[in-house]
Amino acid sequence: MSDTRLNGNRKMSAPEGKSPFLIGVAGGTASGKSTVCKRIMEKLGQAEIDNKQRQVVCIAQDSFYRDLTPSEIAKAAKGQFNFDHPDAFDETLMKTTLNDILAGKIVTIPTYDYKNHALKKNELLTIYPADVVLFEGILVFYFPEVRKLFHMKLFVDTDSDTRLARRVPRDINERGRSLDQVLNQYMNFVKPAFEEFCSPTKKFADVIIPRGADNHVAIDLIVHHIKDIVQGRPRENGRVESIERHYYD
Ligand SMILES: Nc1ncnc2c1ncn2[C@@H]1O[C@H](COP(=O)(O)OP(=O)(O)O)[C@@H](O)[C@H]1O
Ligand SMILES: Nc1ccn([C@@H]2O[C@H](COP(=O)(O)O)[C@@H](O)[C@H]2O)c(=O)n1
Repeated sequence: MSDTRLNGNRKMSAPEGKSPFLIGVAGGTASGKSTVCKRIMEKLGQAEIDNKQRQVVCIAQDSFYRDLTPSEIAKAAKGQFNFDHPDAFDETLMKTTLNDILAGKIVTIPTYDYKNHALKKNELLTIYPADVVLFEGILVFYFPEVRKLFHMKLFVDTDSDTRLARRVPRDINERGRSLDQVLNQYMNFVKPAFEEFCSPTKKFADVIIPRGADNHVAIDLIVHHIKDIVQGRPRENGRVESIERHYYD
């Protein structure tokens, strides 16, 4: 018997070639993008599911920071490199990877090491074909060629005082920074780049989520919409693809 819920016990991963519903999640630093994605995954019953079996997966734009030159590494160590500027990212790799994901290919992406300002190229995350892929980051709507790939665009809109108040303890406790480093980086790079590059991309969003993960009503509405869309998506061959096809009791 099939299971019409998104949280059924999946016994097969999605077939290769299957194109996922791609959702972009943008917003300023520490606005709650990852937390919103986590809530969406939990509400879709995906939090406890093994990576290979997941129907909904989340990728961070931080995995697409470009390699730094030796002089940039020295700057980064002194808090003088601008990680909030679009040039800090590898746009081509981002585009190729998302296109591969949309083509239903299995892709591998590195995770990011904030303490060393570098990708962990020996710690690769394998992304298997899924029904829904969330791509979150400060500048996911900045690059037009990336932006046009999304089926749905969400912007997490949390006020800047709250974001700074969250970023300070997070960067000190999880990203190996001192208070001075966090505040200097914020004033010199993070805040100006947010105003110049991130905030203007809010206009591209289909849904703006004020207060981030605290906004249960918005998250519930988005989750319902995702379920509706994924369960009734027409496929290339004209069939209606139902998520339940991939599930067994
Ligand atoms: N609604 C919330 N209430 C309290 N703390 C939150 C909330 N949302 C996120 N946080 C905390 O703020 C920090 C940044 O959240 P995160 O989701 O990682 O933001 P982003 O992905 O936008 O950088 C984390 O330490 C997280 O636990
Ligand atoms: N080596 C790095 C790389 C990035 N950052 C900061 O991370 C922020 C983006 O991540 P969020 O989870 O906050 O969205 C961005 O504002 C960069 O300043 C960093 O500090 N060091």
